Amino acid sequence: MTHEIAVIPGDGIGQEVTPAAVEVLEALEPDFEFVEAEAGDAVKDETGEALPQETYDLAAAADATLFGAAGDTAADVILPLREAVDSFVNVRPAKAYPGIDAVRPETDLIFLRENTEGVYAGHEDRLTQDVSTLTRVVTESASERLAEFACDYVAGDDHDGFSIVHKANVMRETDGLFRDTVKGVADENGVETDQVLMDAFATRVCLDPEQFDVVVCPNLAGDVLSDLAAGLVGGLGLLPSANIGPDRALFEPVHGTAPDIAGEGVANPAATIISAAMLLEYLGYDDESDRVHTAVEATLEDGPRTPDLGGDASTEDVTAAIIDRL
Ligand SMILES: NC(=O)c1ccc[n+]([C@@H]2O[C@H](COP(=O)([O-])OP(=O)(O)OC[C@H]3O[C@@H](n4cnc5c(N)ncnc54)[C@H](O)[C@@H]3O)[C@@H](O)[C@H]2O)c1
Ligand SMILES: CC(C)[C@H](C(=O)O)[C@@H](O)C(=O)O
Repeated sequence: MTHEIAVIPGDGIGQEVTPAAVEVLEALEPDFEFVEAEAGDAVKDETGEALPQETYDLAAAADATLFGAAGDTAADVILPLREAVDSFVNVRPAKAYPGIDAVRPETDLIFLRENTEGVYAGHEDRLTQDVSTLTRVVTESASERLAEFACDYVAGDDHDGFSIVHKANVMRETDGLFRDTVKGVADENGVETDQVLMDAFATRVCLDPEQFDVVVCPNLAGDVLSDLAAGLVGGLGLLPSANIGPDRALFEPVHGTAPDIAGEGVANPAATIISAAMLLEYLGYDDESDRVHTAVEATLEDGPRTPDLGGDASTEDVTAAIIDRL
């Protein structure tokens, strides 16, 4: 069966790491038909629109989408694209790899980030010269949907339960609803949970990441804490993600366009290639997915490595080494 894969490289290093991941997928020969589309700063400069309707429609219809990164227009591109696939959860593994100089080599975390609301669905206003406001939206239905996913997630693998990270001591209504709803669903499913305030989580995960495994959190907390975890494992070049909807999904590295290195051909393709491995698993290509994970891990351990990981290899060298090891 042919699967249509939308490929949206975007801007900056998105143009370098997305083709690298497509090369890896092509080398495995699943029955994929790749359809490329534009989004981001460059297309906005040309056409006035950061996310052309045809790109949105392509992602909404494709079996899966691979996205790179967008620059200043990132929020105008990736938030609607996540909506296009109705992705209610953003799965963000943050794992340290053998051979990589990580601040916390024992880190092995999975963030399950609420992907539809919180401040991201909020309405911002500038009321006066002095005063601006933002409404934060948390619903029982979105919290329930995330919690049900989290319960299935921990049931399907070697996990004891999950941590609920929140700030309900201050955001009593919104994060209170989030915490209570997620906990209620977990209790109904017999899944163990613990609860951690997000500020305390930030410290505890830096000091001892092994205390945590699967972390369920509101949208903005998931954004910030997954970047923090990237810092523990060796940088943003290593963090993949999967935006999962009921019957569509979008895969992207956690990082942005990296303007400081864009165009130099030295971006680390690992985050996007691991995102492609998640795409393979999502579409049922479990063996191919495992082969990609194994090849990436061997390449991270034995090299070649890009400069962010202390090496001097190019994106192309690393991609070729991963493909050789498939
Ligand atoms: N999903 C997205 O499209 C997305 C996500 C985050 C940021 N952004 C956008 O990207 C632009 C730059 O943002 P930023 O600098 O805060 O974050 P960034 O992730 O682009 O870069 C942060 C740092 O990490 C490094 N880095 C990131 N990915 C790397 C990789 N694959 N290999 C090697 N080094 C890598 C960069 O060189 C930089 O030093 C902004 O315009 C922002 O809006 C987009
Ligand atoms: C660019 C931005 C809209 C995005 C987010 O906040 O979700 C980014 O930080 C991410 O983590 O993918």
